[in-house]
Amino acid sequence: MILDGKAVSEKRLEILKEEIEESGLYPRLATVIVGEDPASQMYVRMKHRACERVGIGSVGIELPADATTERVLEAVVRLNNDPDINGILVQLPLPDGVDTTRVIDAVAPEKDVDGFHPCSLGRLLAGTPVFAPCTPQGIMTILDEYNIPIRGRRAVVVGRSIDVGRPMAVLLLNADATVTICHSKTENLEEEMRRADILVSAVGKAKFVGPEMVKEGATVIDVGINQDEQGKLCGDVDFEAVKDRAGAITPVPGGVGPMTIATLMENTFRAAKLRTCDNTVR
Ligand SMILES: Nc1nc(=O)c2c([nH]1)NC[C@@H]1CN(c3ccc(C(=O)N[C@@H](CCC(=O)O)C(=O)O)cc3)C=[N+]21
Repeated sequence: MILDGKAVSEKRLEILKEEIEESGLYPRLATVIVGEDPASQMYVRMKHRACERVGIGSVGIELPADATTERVLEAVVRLNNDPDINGILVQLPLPDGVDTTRVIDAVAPEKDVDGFHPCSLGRLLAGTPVFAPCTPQGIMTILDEYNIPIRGRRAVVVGRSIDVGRPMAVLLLNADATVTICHSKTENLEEEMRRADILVSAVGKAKFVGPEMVKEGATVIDVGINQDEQGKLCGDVDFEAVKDRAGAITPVPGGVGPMTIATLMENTFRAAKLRTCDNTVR
């Protein structure tokens, strides 16, 4: 079975659009992009387009590639203090000269719709999340939409980044999976991966996951954004070789990516609601 992230994201965006309409709120997202990386520009454009579709206002702040950390911080602080802005997204990666940790830490936790602030990650770890990072939260949504059982299942996450691997593992743990996190120093990686009922690959290597790493019938989630030999977008998973062995699998494109954006919209609406009902975030 192919897990159609595009279709699920469309459905969730339609529902969200109605919820926003009924709420009478006008949520607003600010994006901050530093430099002119074409891939980052494309992602940010896609986010603005999604905002427009569901009735979220959006503003884009663009800073030059040589902006200092102080200059980026200044932009973030201005957005923190702007009562018209509910959500702040600083597009990553930032240029080498900018201190990413300081910038992420500067985002007001109640506007942290990306879920990368230590406050958001800490809440997630505590089991009381407010904003979970969009990619792993979107994966939980797609698993839920297709009724893939998680409780008691063995989940293996390959990759331990702040934006995907770590929060993914915690979300699966919070849903009562038995979770293993693998990474570049893991011994017997293939053996670990073969034990997974739910296998999440967030590695960043084309054709990294072959059929020998996948248990028959497993659910395979492909978070990779890579290019194949012809420069075409492809995930971490050798899709053609794995798809018949897997019980369910996400394609790239059309899998995890669209779910990331739909979740960002949901988080931004939540930020707008939190503001009106004075919920605790900190
Ligand atoms: N602060 C921050 N937050 C992010 O959420 C964030 C980020 N920085 N930096 C980069 C990554 C990447 N990311 C994607 C979002 C959508 C697709 C997506 O929708 N992709 C389409 C294909 C688009 C294409 O044609 O290339 C798909 O998979 O079907 C992919 C990747 C968000 N990221």
